[in-house]
Amino acid sequence: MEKVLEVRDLHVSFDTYNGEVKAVRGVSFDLKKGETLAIVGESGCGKSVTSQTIMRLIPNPPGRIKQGEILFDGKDLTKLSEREMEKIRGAEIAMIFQDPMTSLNPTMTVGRQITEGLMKHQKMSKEEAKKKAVEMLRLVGIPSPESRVNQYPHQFSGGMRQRAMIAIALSCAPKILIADEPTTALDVTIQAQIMELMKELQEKLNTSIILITHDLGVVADVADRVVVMYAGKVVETGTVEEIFYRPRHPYTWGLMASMPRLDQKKEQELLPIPGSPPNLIAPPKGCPFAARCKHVMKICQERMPDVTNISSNHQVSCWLEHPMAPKVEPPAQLVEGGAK
Ligand SMILES: Nc1ncnc2c1ncn2[C@@H]1O[C@H](COP(=O)(O)OP(=O)(O)OP(=O)(O)O)[C@@H](O)[C@H]1O
Repeated sequence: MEKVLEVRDLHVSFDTYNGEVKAVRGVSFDLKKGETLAIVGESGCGKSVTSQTIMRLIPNPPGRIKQGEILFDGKDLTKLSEREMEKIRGAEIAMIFQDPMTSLNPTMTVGRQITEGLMKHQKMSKEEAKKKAVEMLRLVGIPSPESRVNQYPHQFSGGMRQRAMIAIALSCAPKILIADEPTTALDVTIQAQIMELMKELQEKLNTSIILITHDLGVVADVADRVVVMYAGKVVETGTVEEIFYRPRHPYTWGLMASMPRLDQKKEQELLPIPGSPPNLIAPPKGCPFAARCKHVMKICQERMPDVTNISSNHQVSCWLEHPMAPKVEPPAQLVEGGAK
């Protein structure tokens, strides 16, 4: 599949009073045409800095691209002038954020925020752009788009604002949409609708999406491939199936282990292991995976001192019971008595 973006050995740092913060340390991945690539990893691992660097939104100073290339359409985005970036931002690469109010202009009607982009980037006439704005609002499921187009963002509900932001982002048919936690601030039911909408629009418009999220359920639902980041680095890249069912890196195992459990009650029944550090918790009484679970604990303690706590390791085992889990055995090293 054709690559639309290549990030190569990207290093981004911030100068702070306490010294240099190396937020992104040698990140490489590519994005293929029409795919959804999820970037996952714990808070502070560098997901947002990576995406903002692609858009060249990192405040400089204190931020700096120290090394690396971001190849898009035959150009290295790290080398472009601000003027050249302005032509790409919004038109060819668009971004949506967790809080629409950070990207919607509160002083402009939603319609005008769409028409401005269309007139600037696609050289549409005002009339054409107005028609397209109504069409875009209809496409993202905003009721009565003919009147809503003249309203300001504060007159929209949270879910509608998110839809409006998607409409603005997609109105110029960008090649790439970067979505940074686009649904985190929304109710669960609206979250699902928005993700479904993005997927539908992606199929219609053949946009490639970089999706930054903490929600592994969303990743499983909509992503094609996943980049797992830890402490500013990519630790593993693979298809959803590979990452969820056959993770290779111990950190990915830990992350998968953090998936919400089906049976939250079990969580409450977890007991401290006598003599263990306070954050270590035993598997619940009668857990059919207890033996394997102990082994998982041991492996994880050895390999993932940073992310280990028995509660989440227990979830590795319980995860195998999850409907999304593979109908295969876990890797040999995680099976009782298996190879280490
Ligand atoms: N403007 C800034 N000045 C100094 N440090 C920064 C700045 N922006 C980000 N950082 C640091 O860069 C690192 C990566 O931050 P980033 O926002 O990319 O994390 P993240 O993985 O997106 O986290 P989250 O999931 O919580 O949004 C963090 O250590 C953060 O404190």
